[in-house]
Amino acid sequence: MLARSLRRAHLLSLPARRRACPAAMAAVRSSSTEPVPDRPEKRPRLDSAEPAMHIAVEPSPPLPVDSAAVEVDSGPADYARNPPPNSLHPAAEPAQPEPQQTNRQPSTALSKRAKRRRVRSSKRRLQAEPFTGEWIVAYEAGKLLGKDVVEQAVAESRDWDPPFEDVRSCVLELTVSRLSSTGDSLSVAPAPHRPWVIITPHAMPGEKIRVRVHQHARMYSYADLLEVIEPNPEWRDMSRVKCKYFGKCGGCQFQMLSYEKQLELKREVVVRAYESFSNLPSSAVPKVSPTIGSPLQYNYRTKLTPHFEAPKYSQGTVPPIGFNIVKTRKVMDIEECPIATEPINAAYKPLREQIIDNIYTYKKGVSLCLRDSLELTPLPSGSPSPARRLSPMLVPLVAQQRSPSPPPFPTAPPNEKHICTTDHKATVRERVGDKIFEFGAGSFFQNNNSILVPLTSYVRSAIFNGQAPIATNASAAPPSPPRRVPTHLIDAYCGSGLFAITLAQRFYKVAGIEIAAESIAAATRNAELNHLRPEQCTFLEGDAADVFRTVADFPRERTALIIDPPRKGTDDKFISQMIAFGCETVVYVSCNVHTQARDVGMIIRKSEQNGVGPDKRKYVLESVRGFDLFPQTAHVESVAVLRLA
Ligand SMILES: C[S@@+](CC[C@H](N)C(=O)[O-])C[C@H]1O[C@@H](n2cnc3c(N)ncnc32)[C@H](O)[C@@H]1O
Repeated sequence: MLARSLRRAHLLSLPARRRACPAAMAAVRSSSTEPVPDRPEKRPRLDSAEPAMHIAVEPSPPLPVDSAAVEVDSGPADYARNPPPNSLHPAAEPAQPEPQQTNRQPSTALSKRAKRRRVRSSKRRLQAEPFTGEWIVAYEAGKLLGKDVVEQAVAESRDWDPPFEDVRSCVLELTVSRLSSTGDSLSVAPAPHRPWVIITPHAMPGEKIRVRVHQHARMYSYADLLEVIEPNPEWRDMSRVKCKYFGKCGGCQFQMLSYEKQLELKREVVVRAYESFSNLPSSAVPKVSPTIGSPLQYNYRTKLTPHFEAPKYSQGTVPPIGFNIVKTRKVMDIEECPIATEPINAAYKPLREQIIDNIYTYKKGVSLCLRDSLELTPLPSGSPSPARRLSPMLVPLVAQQRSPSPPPFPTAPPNEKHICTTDHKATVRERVGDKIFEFGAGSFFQNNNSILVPLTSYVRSAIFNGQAPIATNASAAPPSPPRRVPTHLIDAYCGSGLFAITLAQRFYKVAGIEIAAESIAAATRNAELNHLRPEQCTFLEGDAADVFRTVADFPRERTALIIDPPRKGTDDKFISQMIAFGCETVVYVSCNVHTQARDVGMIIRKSEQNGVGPDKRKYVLESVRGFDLFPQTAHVESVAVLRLA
């Protein structure tokens, strides 16, 4: 009765009610391309009607693979779908019906319903999206078991059959073997179970844990952590945890660890990614440098996207507003997030209250968008001018190249005030060193402002590699700059121009390319805001590979290229064009080190096969290291530097 009257009230007054909460109404599902810790990858839920033997609803996972089997000529995006024959790679399995399982009834004995379920189940298994977190964890589970164990299970058609009697909620005691690159723990099911991996969030290597296994895939199952029976005292210290939702929220994995340990683990992720997915000999991969830490380890996140499902009028209850429960797509109610900035937390509370008051005006689920911004006061005229700042800035740059410690960067004026916007269409402003960026609150911008000066400075130092940049306030490029000093920069996948604009002062010409029109408009405006001459800095909307057609006048031996693609990495078209163009230096920045390792391997092999430029040179991987853009989570940003040898 109550529900019916609420519904009627909603239907009658919907437009007025919508106007009542404009900020929330403006919220949309985020389309960010970076890792979003609070929104785990899509995973089908168990269908409770599903019979036990069809519980394997996960996409076809990768199994341990010979590195040779990963070699691809058809392009990074293609090889997972068209792998070489006989590979144990997940995608090596053609679209075939359910594998024959010795312990199952012959298909003729199956009812129509069961057959339909079986077909549906096998289709679900084939949905593997290579290089997602799910795919990586599956690969690492296979590696933990070992190739022989996996091959035997495949031969016996038992690779999809969990070895537990109660497949829906088996309780086990386990000892954790290691951490996966997604931050989840990997353990092997104890005897008398067949070798099988159990993936449990929030547990640490060496710990004895009690878990409830609940969801199954190929050679591994997911489990909830019920209890840490024997903690790892060297790693775990629960007094470090700052969030009351830690352990249940899917956002953070590492709050119980020291920050040094988090950085160490992220370095290991980079090491493993290059070992497993670059398909390069170890001699071609330099020692991975220590991960650069974030100046802020809490209150750093400048964008938050809490969400909620459509309210169920029949129940008359307010749905939870927050983030997904770990390893599920179920939302839990969350009132604050200690990794988000203070202005975001301050704005989130009243926004939640406003939504709760108006909850029955929402017909669909909503993802909110809270974005930290500098207050949009008019910028002081003439600030910040690269031409005026060029000379003094050259000094710290050269000094920084000699010293590993960060240089003294210009600090923000003391009166700069941070606010939070809840309208995804609003313009927000951020400062990176002496540069100002404005962009749409809903569009992509790196989410940890505190590390952007170290990150962009590192990229700049890597490009110049100890050489002093030319003076770019001249109206023409010097006819012959000393040695091969880079004078031109290409910023591929440039977003709102972060790298292009922070580095532009050091280059005679800069060209950025980006597929999102809104970001290109922001980049063009940002160049203007930072007083870059239009002929010095241009931004083009389009596919990254097209940039090479527009920079025919760039001298190749003096051109540096930055690549910062979305999580899926770059593609064959881009790699072919970049090899044909032949920039002297390439800096590859990525929020998915696994696709980065794959692409870097491919760049190096292609350059060896085809040769770069008239001298048939080839790219070598000079350095690789992580940057911690995402403290308290298992994500890592990776920066790889390639140079022509
Ligand atoms: C990880 S973001 C990097 C943005 C920018 N470098 C930064 O740090 O702010 C990746 C960007 O690539 C863009 N993008 C995705 N696919 C693209 C394509 N095929 N060509 C060009 N840009 C693309 C996305 O819109 C996104 O802005």
